[in-house]
Amino acid sequence: MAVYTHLGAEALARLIGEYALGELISAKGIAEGVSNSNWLVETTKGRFILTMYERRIDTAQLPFFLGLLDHLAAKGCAVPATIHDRSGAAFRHVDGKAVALIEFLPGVSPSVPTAEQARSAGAAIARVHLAAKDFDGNRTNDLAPADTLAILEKCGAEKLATIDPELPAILPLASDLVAHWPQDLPGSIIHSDLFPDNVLMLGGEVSGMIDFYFACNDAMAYDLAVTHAAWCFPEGTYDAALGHALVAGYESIRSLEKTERDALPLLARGACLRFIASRAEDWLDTPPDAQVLRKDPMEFVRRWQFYDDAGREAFE
Ligand SMILES: Nc1ncnc2c1ncn2[C@@H]1O[C@H](COP(=O)(O)OP(=O)(O)OP(=O)(O)O)[C@@H](O)[C@H]1O
Ligand SMILES: N[C@@H](CCO)C(=O)O
Repeated sequence: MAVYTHLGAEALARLIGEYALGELISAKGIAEGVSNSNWLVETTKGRFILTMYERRIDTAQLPFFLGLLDHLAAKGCAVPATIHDRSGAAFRHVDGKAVALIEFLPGVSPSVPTAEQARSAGAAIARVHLAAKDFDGNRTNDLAPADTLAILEKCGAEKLATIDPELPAILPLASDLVAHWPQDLPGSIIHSDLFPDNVLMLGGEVSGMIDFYFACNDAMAYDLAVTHAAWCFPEGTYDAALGHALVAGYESIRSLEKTERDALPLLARGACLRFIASRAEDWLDTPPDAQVLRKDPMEFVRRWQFYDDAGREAFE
């Protein structure tokens, strides 16, 4: 259920007519994804992804997100470039909602990644970090630890306990993490949500990274920590071969500084906190009978505990 808006054949053909993409052949709604409506569009010039921005994304930030895709694609990163309309615009409006067309990239997202795939993902995100350094857009991370702590405090211990009685115990730990959060690690633009479902793979190699809608200026090592927390627990428990491959892949493109290595366990707990908070907030906002799958914040409470226990060993 990820096509929220019905777009009739005539409206679609009119929209495609605004681009130099030939004639519309077909358009199929894409079921995956929860934030936006997406269609796979085929025209006489090829295949494209049409996204209609439904919620969460402030359209004032679209020039940043779409400009970033163009910048990274031009530098050879595996990301879809934006298709601009005949007037040069990267996005348009249909019935008051912003829409954008991006390149269709081949590949499928792994549900249980292999070490080879993790290595390729590590290298791909390092390439993004290097390529984004001279991108001239800026966006503050609005899900940094202090923000995510504020989200959890707003939910309140009582409501958090309705999700799981153990969940409120994260509150004092989160306050402590915020107090010790490093401020001076080397930065760039980071993806900050590179879960396996945001990576397309052809065999063992990354063919595309998508969903840059949380991209922001922040520490590069934090992005590696996010990716580590998102990739390396395929069955809920830590898979050291994946972790090793991911970090080795990253360092095949960009070496980590000592301060970054030392910070990784803390950064990984910060990554867990971000997903605990957004999942808890979504959980409390989503009625149990809604058709949208609620993601369990406790998965990331357990990962937090793992990083706390394992320390640097998780990144060797
Ligand atoms: N450029 C692309 N090339 C090929 N397939 C794509 C591309 N962009 C998106 N897709 C497909 O569309 C699906 C939904 O896209 P996406 O994950 O961006 O949805 P969303 O609702 O915007 O995001 P989310 O649910 O992660 O918040 C993806 O799982 C992927 O299969
Ligand atoms: N990828 C995130 C959702 C987007 O923030 C999660 O799995 O919780």
